[in-house]
This record gives sequence, structure tokens and C-alpha cells, in this order.
Amino acid sequence: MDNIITVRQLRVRSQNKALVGPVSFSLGQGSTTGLCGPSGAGKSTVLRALVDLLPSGLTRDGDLQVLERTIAPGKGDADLRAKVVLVPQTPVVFGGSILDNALFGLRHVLRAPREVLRERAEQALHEAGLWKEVSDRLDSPAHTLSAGQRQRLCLARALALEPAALLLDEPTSALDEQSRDKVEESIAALHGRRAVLLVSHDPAQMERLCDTTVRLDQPVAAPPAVAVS
Ligand SMILES: Nc1ncnc2c1ncn2[C@@H]1O[C@H](COP(=O)(O)OP(=O)(O)OP(=O)(O)O)[C@@H](O)[C@H]1O
Repeated sequence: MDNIITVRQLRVRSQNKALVGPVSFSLGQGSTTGLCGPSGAGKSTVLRALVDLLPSGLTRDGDLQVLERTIAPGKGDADLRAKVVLVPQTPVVFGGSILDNALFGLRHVLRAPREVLRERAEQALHEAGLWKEVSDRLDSPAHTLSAGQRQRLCLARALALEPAALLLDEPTSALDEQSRDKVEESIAALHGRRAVLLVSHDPAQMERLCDTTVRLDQPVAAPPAVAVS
């Protein structure tokens, strides 16, 4: 199996207003794919559609397959969300320690002794390129981390789930150059190991990190939704 995610003719609409698409693409095993397009074209909405977490009032049609399984819209698929993990643009850091934050999520999907969970979280911190900076302060409050470190902590939290695909929504847009470079290093290190879909406004970043790029343009008017009587 080469493709982790396959999307065919995906559209998102609000009632009969086309918001996104149609768009078709696939994410290969270990590949990094860029998703670009003008503001409002629907990049964040596509990411949310891929984890079946569209805001209420928005619907999708078209075909979505994850690991060769068709994902029906709006089923609240918890299994899907452990396999395809979305890291939002603004890093969400919870109250509690750095380690607690890395464990958050994992605790809900894996019933295992604390040492096993801790080992997975530590491995994820390595994979996210944060380990060296936090290994001696895992019990410190996570809010003491810099913006770039927070972004990598969110990456670690996602990686701890050992997802088949990671969806990154403009992970460096709020960072200075130095922090951006560190986050980019972490993303580059995922190449060949995880399927990554990266939303970015920066063509140079796409060039540095992505094997292929999908361009999303303003939506084409969708055919009216068929009323079911
Ligand atoms: N809950 C919602 N209800 C109605 N329209 C929405 C909702 N969420 C998003 N939209 C609309 O969907 C379209 C796509 O928005 P989205 O945020 O996905 O674009 P984007 O390409 O990620 O933009 P940006 O690059 O500015 O972040 C926009 O027209 C937006 O106004």
C-alpha cells in the first residue's frame, strides 16, 4: 500500500455555497506534500475535512480514503483521529508540565502502564527535535517554553500517537527565523517516515520541505445539494 490518504473530488460547502474544491490528491507513505493557495481558498478547511472535524454547518462530499478505508462524513471517527493527526496553526499548550503535554492524547488512545506511555512520549520528543532542550526539565510547566518550542511540543504530542499521517497547518507562520529553522529541521526529519501534509504560504519553505505541492484555488460552484425526501 503506497498511499496513506487518497482524496478524490473533495468539496466542502456551507448549505449550497461552495467553500472549497473540488480537489484531488494523495499522500504517499513517507512523503511530504505541500498544500498552498490564496487566503480563503480552504487550506485549513481541507485539513479539518481530512480528520472529519468540520465546523457545524459545513458538509463535505467526494471520496476520502485513509489506509484504504473509505471515511464517511460526520461519523466522529475516533480511530481515524489516532491515524491522521492535525497540528493546528496556533500551538495549544495545556496547563501542566512539558511531559504531561507530550502525553496528552496518547493517554486517551493507549491503555498502558505509565512507564510505557512515558517512553513513547520521550521518543516523540526526540522525533520532534525537542528532546535536547527539555530533557532536564520535563516536569517544568509547558507555558515556560518559547513559541517555537511550543510548536515542536505540539508536534511531539501528535507524533506520540504514531500517526500514519500528520497534517501541519502553517506550523512556522508565527515564528522568528531561528525558531522556524528548528521546526523545519523537525519536519524534514519526518521525511521518509511519516506522510506529511504541510500548509504553508511560503513557496521557499515548500521548496525546502516538500516532494510535491497541491494548489488549492477559489472554489468552483458546486452543483446544488440533492434534497432527500
Ligand atoms: N464555519 C464556517 N462557516 C462558514 N464559512 C466558513 C467556516 N469556516 C471557514 N469558512 C470559509 O471557508 C473558506 C475557507 O476558509 P479556510 O480558513 O479554510 O481558508 P484558508 O485557505 O486556510 O485561509 P488562510 O490562508 O487565510 O488561513 C473561507 O471562505 C472561510 O470564510
